[in-house]
Amino acid sequence: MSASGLPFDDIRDLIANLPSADRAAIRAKREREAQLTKPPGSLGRLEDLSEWVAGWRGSATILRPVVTVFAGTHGVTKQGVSPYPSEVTQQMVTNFASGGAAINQICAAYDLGLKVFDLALDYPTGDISVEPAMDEKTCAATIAYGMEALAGEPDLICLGEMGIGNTTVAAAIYCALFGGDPADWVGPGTGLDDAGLKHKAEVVARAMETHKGHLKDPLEILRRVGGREFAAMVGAILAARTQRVPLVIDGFVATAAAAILHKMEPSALDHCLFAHVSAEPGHIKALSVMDKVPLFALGMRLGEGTGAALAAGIVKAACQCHTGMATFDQAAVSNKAGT
Ligand SMILES: O=C(O)c1ccc[n+]([C@@H]2O[C@H](COP(=O)([O-])O)[C@@H](O)[C@H]2O)c1
Ligand SMILES: Cc1cc2nc[nH]c2cc1C
Repeated sequence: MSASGLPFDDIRDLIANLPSADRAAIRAKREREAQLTKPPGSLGRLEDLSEWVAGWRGSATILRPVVTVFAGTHGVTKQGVSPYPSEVTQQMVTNFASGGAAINQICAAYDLGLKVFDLALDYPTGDISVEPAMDEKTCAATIAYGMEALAGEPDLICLGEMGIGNTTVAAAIYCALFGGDPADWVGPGTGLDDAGLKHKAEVVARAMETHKGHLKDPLEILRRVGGREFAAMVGAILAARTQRVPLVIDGFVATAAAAILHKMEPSALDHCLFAHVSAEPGHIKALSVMDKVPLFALGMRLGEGTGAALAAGIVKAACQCHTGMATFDQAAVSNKAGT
């Protein structure tokens, strides 16, 4: 803890002292890229991806990619904001452990490790429409716990989550951070109908009213209208940065955790890639407010880190191209027309 004894101060200190990408590694990567057997720039955004990995890792090599899924339960589910009961969160964590979820199959397809962190699932956070989700100590401790995502020294992290009710919480975070009407930020989540959507917007509006006057500081927003998986994802993003590990953000929900850091210091997300734009309507809006361009849009809205894991497959292929391709000299391929 810092000298003042306030746990959030440690997080602020960390954000004030983040490392930058390695310029020399990026220069070396560009020099090799120019010699590979293809027209310059012809691998499009794949070339940006391998450069992004090289900038944080020193070379465009990925040996230990891991998907981390943070699961939390939410008091706001009492308000009837999800078509599914809160118990589904624990049930899906059990499903992850036995290999039956979508994320297990994507990890298998791309040879990605999977780690699931359940965050006190028997103790839902406070109902954000009437009270803070967490006290400061719990919030700071959960941020610290999220830093465990770095255990095992992964060299690429995909950030995902599971938590019935958490699209309401994500909408509240966006509304508090970026303003606008609650209706701009809520969406069907796991499948609400129009009446459910209207009610969800009212619940988010109530949360804004309950916490008004306390929504200037992003960490206070996280504590009041966030949830445990959001706090843990903030910790994972920060720990990845301090250890220079590139990190891929999943959908609408994971992006809300990233948005907390973006509001504090936009460059805090320089090591992050936004995998996809989710079908949840507020996601495209959040990405454009932060000026982030996602890799793809496949109409996915599952969470679990599935979009991020798919993106990791693309990142792996981009790095393999960079490290495995022959140069013009090696392959005796003419580098320019007529030579
Ligand atoms: O992140 C997304 O893009 C996303 C969009 C819709 C639903 N989800 C997932 O659905 C769950 C939350 O939905 P809900 O309707 O219970 O708020 C949670 O487990 C999320 O992972 C996730
Ligand atoms: C079954 C189910 C699986 C999920 N995975 C992520 N969010 C989910 C929500 C539900 C309801």
